[in-house]
Amino acid sequence: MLQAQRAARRVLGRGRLTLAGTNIVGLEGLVCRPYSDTASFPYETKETLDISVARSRGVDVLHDPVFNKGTAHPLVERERLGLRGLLPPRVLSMEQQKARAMDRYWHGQDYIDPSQIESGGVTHEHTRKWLYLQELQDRNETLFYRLLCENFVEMAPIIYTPTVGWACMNYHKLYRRPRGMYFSANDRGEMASMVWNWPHENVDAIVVTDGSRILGLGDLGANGLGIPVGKLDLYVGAGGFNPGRVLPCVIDVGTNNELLRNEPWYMGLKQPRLHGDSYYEIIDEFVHAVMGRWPKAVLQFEDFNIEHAAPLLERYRYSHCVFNDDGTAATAVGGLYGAMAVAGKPPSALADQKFVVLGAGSAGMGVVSMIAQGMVKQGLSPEEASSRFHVLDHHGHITHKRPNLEPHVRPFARKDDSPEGEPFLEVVRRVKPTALIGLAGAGRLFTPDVLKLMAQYNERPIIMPMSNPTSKMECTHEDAQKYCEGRAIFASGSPQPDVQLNGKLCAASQANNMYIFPGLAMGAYLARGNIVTDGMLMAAAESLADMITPQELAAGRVYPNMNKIRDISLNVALETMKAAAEEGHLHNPHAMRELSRGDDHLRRYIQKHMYTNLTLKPEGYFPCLNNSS
Ligand SMILES: NC(=O)C1=CN([C@@H]2O[C@H](COP(=O)(O)OP(=O)(O)OC[C@H]3O[C@@H](n4cnc5c(N)ncnc54)[C@H](O)[C@@H]3O)[C@@H](O)[C@H]2O)C=CC1
Ligand SMILES: CC(=O)C(=O)O
Ligand SMILES: [Mg+2]
Repeated sequence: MLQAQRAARRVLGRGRLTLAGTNIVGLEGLVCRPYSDTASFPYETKETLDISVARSRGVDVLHDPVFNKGTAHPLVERERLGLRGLLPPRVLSMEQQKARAMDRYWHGQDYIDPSQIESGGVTHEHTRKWLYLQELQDRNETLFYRLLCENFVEMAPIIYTPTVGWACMNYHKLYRRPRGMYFSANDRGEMASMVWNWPHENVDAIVVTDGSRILGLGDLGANGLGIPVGKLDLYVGAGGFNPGRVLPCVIDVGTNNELLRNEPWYMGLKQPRLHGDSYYEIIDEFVHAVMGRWPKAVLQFEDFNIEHAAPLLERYRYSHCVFNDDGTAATAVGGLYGAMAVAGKPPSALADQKFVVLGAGSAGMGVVSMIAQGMVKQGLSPEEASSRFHVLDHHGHITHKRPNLEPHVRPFARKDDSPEGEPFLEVVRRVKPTALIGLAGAGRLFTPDVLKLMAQYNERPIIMPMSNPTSKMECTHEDAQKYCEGRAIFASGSPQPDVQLNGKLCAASQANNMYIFPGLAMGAYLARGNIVTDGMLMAAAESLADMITPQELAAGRVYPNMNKIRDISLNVALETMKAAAEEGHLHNPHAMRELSRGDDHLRRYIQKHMYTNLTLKPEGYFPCLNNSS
């Protein structure tokens, strides 16, 4: 130990060293070589104990190639250097790192299963671009976000669905450098201090997943972090959040994905998922920790399995500024108003529609209940509105005869004599819906037979396969138009190309919550009301259709062109804040004053707070916001 002290003294110089006895574990800044505090390094002799003292802490250590050991930093060192939460939970040995590096050395990207790439609607071109953008983001965020803002339509499918789905499936193999924060079941009791390891003082938006339902790809455990990372890139590019003030997080409570648990380089906890009280204790601790440090931040729960998605929203929605995937409903409703306009009908025609919805999960039931709210706004009673829906899950048609119905599904379980568990095709044949919505995440369930029936019953059938990524969508645009004779009004969760059919151009739209979430989050954040209400979501939804141009409508597009995403998000934020004001949740005095002068003033106020990376100023970029804090 004396050797260690002497070596440390040499590096730090006199007067800077604070050693407590011989406890080098407690010495802040000390990075031990070899890789573990106890392991033996082949070249080490008794005479040359190889230790170094890092003058930096936290991310600075991870970004310094001399001191960085990546996933091999042992737990004591993570603690000492303020790295806890900044690295994936599983500590890899140098042997494991070596094997991983050699594999990469010999094979490059070739180890990634090509069938996985093609089946997901993701090509090698997509993955190459994802890798490049990731590398760029790691070294120059200003340039990365400038490119993203200026090429949003081109790059959104790379940083987000569908390519991000492939990236999450392979996150443990693609891993180069950490981004965001990892909280795990092993961090119980530590989270409130861990959050202080995040290097940025201000955080305005947090997106968190527990990795349990990543897109339609199921349980991807700690690999799920790729989704909050991608989502927050949209928050910045589309919604104008400052990249230095967003925080992607994963809460690793284990994974039930055995394939992943058996992967040698999987970086999450190799244990089955926690459930019940132990699960909620961890989420509670996380929420209190992040909200304790950043009380004004918006917190979005992303891609939680149905078992926890609805209960978690219910748990926090009245005390914190939170929303989750069921906010996708606003996108669906906005698109349906667009569909009414494309069909030459007024918004009130929403109340005349009949829906068959595949998927009774968090997103599906959110969508159903918000469309029903929209119908009530158009004059139907709640009972009439709920009678317009036929909802199916993997057991088939859901009726009141179904035992153990979840509370959020119950209002939409059929109360008539519809057969319980009836298959999808039979339901469509019997009900003759005007619109199909797919949120099952189970692949091509809108079969040619189903699509042909829709064409038979409707002049303009509304076909919305909203599941992600492309491999899990209920049908492709090409099939929808082919089997609906080019008459489908089409919008899908992941991007689809326009289709030429018999010389006619059939337009595809993308029904994805990226149209709503960045603007909604910005509006909710600036409102400072500490809440996201159904009214705010509905206002956001209604603002979408207003932005579609007559040309876009004539082409059959149910959403405004994504190349206007900043303007769209600005409008969504504006309407969100106005709705907050109406409900008494606009607490930001500056925004209140601007709104009292008129919509244009509030619009300018929001615009002023949106990040444009013309100057590099990560902290304090929003001077007005700091004044209003
Ligand atoms: N376009 C968008 O913006 C969004 C799309 N989604 C997509 O929606 C899908 C579902 O998400 P969640 O509702 O959160 O998942 P979830 O796991 O909560 O629900 C899935 C539902 O689909 C049902 N289901 C599964 N297989 C089925 C089958 N063969 N037939 C009928 N129903 C079946 C399940 O029973 C369950 O009710 C995912 O693919 C996700 O990517 C989710 C949020 C936003
Ligand atoms: C888009 C999205 O949030 C999802 O597929 O889960
Ligand atoms: Mg999602």
